[in-house]
Order: sequence, then C-alpha cells, then structure tokens
Amino acid sequence: MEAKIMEEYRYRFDDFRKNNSKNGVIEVDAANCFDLLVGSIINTLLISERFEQGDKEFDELKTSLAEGFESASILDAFTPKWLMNSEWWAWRSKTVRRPFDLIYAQVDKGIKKRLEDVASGKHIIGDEGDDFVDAFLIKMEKDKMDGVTDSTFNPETMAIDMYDLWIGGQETTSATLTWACACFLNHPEVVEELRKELLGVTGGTRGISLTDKPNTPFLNATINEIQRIASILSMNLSRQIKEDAVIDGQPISAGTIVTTQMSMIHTDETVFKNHTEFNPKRFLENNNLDKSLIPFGIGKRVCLGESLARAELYLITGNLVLDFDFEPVGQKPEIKTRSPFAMMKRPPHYNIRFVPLN
Ligand code: HEM
Repeated sequence: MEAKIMEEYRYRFDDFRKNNSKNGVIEVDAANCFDLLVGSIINTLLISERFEQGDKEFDELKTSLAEGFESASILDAFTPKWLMNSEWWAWRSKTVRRPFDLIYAQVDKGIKKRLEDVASGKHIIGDEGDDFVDAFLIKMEKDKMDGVTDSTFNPETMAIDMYDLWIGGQETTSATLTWACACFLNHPEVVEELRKELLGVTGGTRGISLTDKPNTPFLNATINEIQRIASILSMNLSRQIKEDAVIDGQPISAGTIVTTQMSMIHTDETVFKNHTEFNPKRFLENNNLDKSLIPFGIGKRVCLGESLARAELYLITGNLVLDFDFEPVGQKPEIKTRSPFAMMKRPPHYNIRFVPLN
C-alpha cells in the first residue's frame, strides 16, 4: 500500500512540476491537486488505473460528487414521508444522486473492460492479482471451482463494493488534505517544527515512511489536529436501535434511527480547550486526547478505509513538508468551512504554491 501511495504522490508532483510550475514553483488549486492524487491512489488499488489532469470523465465525476456531498444535508437523512412523495423531492434526489450514478457507471464500465481483457488474454491474472478487481475475480473463480452455489461474489457485488470504496475514500481523504494545507498556510511555525522533526528522523536523505510513525509524535499530533479541525463528516452514518435503550438518560424506543454529531464531539470545549484554535500540541500535552477524536467513526462499522486513509494522510503530509514550502496565492484561506450545514464540511477554496526545498 505504501509503495502505491508513494508512486502516485511522486507521479502527481512530477506532473505538476512539468505542467503547473513557474521557475520550479508549483501553483495549483489545492482541492483539484488532492482530488487527482487521492482519486488515482484509490483507482490504482482498485483497478490499476490512474487519472490524468484534464481527464473529462474524472472532472465530471469529481465536480458532481463534490456538489452531491455539498447539497446532501440533514434533510436527506431524516426526510419525512410526505416530502418523499413530492415532485420536488424526486427532482432533488435525482440531483443529489447523480454523482453516485456516474461513479457506478464508471466502475461498471471498468469491470466490463477487465472481463473482456481477461477473456481475450490481454490481461493475465497472476497468483495474487494486481488489484482489487483481480482479487475479486480470483475469489469468484474459487467459489465456482468449490461449487459454492450461493456465492455473493459476482460482477454486480464487485461494482457495488468498488462504488462504496470510491465514494468512501475519494472526497473524504482529498478534503482532509485540502484542510491540512489550509492549516499549514496559516501556521508556518507548525510546518517549521514538523520539518525539524522529520529531518531528525530521515537525516534529509530519504522520504518519510510508515515505519517512521513511532518516531514522529509531532506529525502524528498534527494529523490528529487537522482531522479534529476539519471534522469533515458533521454527522456519522446512522444506526437503528434494535431494543429499547437509554442513551445519556434519554429513553429511546427500538426502531429509532440515531446518529452521532461528530463535529460537536470534536469541538467540545470541555475536552478541546480553545477548540477553534489549530494547536497540534494539545495532543502531545494530553496522551489520552486522541480517544475523544473519532473522525473515522467507532465500533463495528468503523470506517473500512481507516488504515488506507491514515497511511495517505501520514505519507502525503509528511513528504509534502519535507519536499516543499507552502505559500498562499493571494490571501491565505480562512480555516473555515464553505458548507457549515451540509453533511460534509467542505474545506475553503484556495490556490497554493508548493516551493521545492532542494
Ligand atoms: C480521512 C478520510 C476518511 C474519513 C474521515 C472517513 C470517515 C468515515 C466514517 C465516519 C464512516 C462511518 C463509520 C461509522 O458508521 O461509525 C466511514 C465509513 C466508511 N468508509 Fe471511510 N473515511 C475516510 C476514508 C475512507 C477510505 C480511504 C475508504 C476506502 C477506500 C473509506 C471507506 C469507507 C467505507 C466502505 C465505509 C462504510 C463502512 C461500513 O458501513 O461498514 N473511507 N468512513
């Protein structure tokens, strides 16, 4: 996983150096930059294909996915029945759902092409396969050979899984990285301290790697603080109560749909003093504080992509700090969301300069 993330990181920034730089300084739209990088990491893991700048299909998919997340709100989670039957709701659902339909169509197309390539011998599946699609096809074949009649591994479930992974992994990670750079632009002192820590670990001779994690407490704390400040999912996914229960003194009947407002947990002033302040050191001063940080949810249905997302955040922020200085283009972005009432707290929109350090 690390190798694939780093390959995409290097490829993307080499490409920016060639196509988006003046005198070696890269200037890009922060959101687009991370969209392409994160999208390519997921797509490479899923189906061994990266996205390039100017790819119309990816641009359409991304724009509508961002719009979908921005327009989806608490209303979509708790829609009253009378509203669901209205024409307005039918129109709205179509608009909110459009990006999701586009993603499904795209993964479905990719699977069909892989199946054709396998059939024609253009793609040969090795013992372990190259990616998620290969691994899925191997499992499908195994179930067939073993005579499993009720196997749930088929092209349709593969498309649904890929769709889930795409939706779960793209916008979330990309938005968090866009928040990260907004924090860095506002806090050069944090960047400086991070660089000192990372150079101490690498000796300036190599990039940062996941094995360095135990030796980079300040980077770990900074990523925690970025995720706390970003708190990109205002609400967690919903749960349905199976039995009558009491939550925090409040009786709740079986069948009730409940959710957690994660952004409130992350801004609880009794836990995170001066919660509007970006202060990574709070996680170093209190070793237990990260237990109150749940950006990936908690429990049995915790985020399936947590380890991938954590690896991406660590490797990308760490290596960016080692490779570049960050400069705003015009005014610094405010560390403030563009969509306070949406399900996803979108980062500010800004352009950024990456100034190579050597
Ligand atoms: C910073 C990045 C990410 C954040 C903040 C995030 C956050 C979350 C949260 C809060 C949930 C709901 C957990 C719950 O119900 O308790 C979730 C679920 C999920 N996430 Fe993520 N996620 C991120 C990245 C990813 C990535 C990279 C992937 C996969 C490529 C992914 C795939 C999923 C899936 C499939 C689920 C549904 C799990 C289930 O219901 O069993 N996520 N994520």
